[in-house]
Amino acid sequence: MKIGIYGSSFDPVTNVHLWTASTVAHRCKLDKVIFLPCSSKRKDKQLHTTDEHRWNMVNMAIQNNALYEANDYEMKQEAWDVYTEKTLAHFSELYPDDEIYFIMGADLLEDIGAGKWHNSEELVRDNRFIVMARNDIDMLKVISHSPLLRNHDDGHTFHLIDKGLAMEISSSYIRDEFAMEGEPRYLLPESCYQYIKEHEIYK
Ligand SMILES: Nc1ncnc2c1ncn2[C@@H]1O[C@H](COP(=O)(O)OP(=O)(O)OP(=O)(O)O)[C@@H](O)[C@H]1O
Ligand SMILES: O=C(O)c1ccc[n+]([C@@H]2O[C@H](COP(=O)([O-])O)[C@@H](O)[C@H]2O)c1
Repeated sequence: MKIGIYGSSFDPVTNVHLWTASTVAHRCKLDKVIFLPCSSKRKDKQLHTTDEHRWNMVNMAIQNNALYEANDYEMKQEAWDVYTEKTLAHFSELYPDDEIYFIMGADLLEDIGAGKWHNSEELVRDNRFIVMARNDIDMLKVISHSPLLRNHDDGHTFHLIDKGLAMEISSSYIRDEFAMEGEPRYLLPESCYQYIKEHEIYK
């Protein structure tokens, strides 16, 4: 089985998360996409709503797609030192006979290449990544300019995907629209839009 793990704060989940996941699943013939909301205990990112709300929204968003599932492994970690290398080691143990890919945008490839992630050497050495084009970033250049990425570019480690359409809806844009009493209705699933209104999130 081929499994993609899509890690994000999902603060909130957007239609672009859903669309990119389905594009990747279709092109890479994935059997499953696991939506993995990150821990609110992360030190490098300030989240804007509770774990419970993010978790509920992700579950509502993925309801009608049989390939999609949500996993609360990172959210449930007690310690604040949750990082992707450890998470992927956990999933590799959980699915020893399957191929696991971490799905991410090209902005994150730049960060990994710059050695900004925990245990980045082990992360790149032991895992495979599906990288989606974003913000006109030249992914081949990012790889060739980073010793870490270049030395693991063996034809299996990085699967680069050009989405074919630069759709740049971001969670922060949606939060800002809610905060400014704008109308981001069709940028995220209707159920999530109504949930945010009802619970007065991102005000
Ligand atoms: N439009 C997009 N194109 C390609 N990748 C994307 C896009 N939106 C999000 N991603 C990827 O999804 C993952 C989760 O990103 P995240 O949800 O934090 O993005 P975001 O929408 O930019 O959030 P925020 O606006 O809160 O920073 C990352 O790997 C990111 O690169
Ligand atoms: O492992 C790390 O050091 C690390 C550093 C930054 C981001 N990540 C992961 O990358 C994913 C997307 O992060 P973000 O900041 O774009 O929401 C999410 O799953 C994070 O846990 C992981």
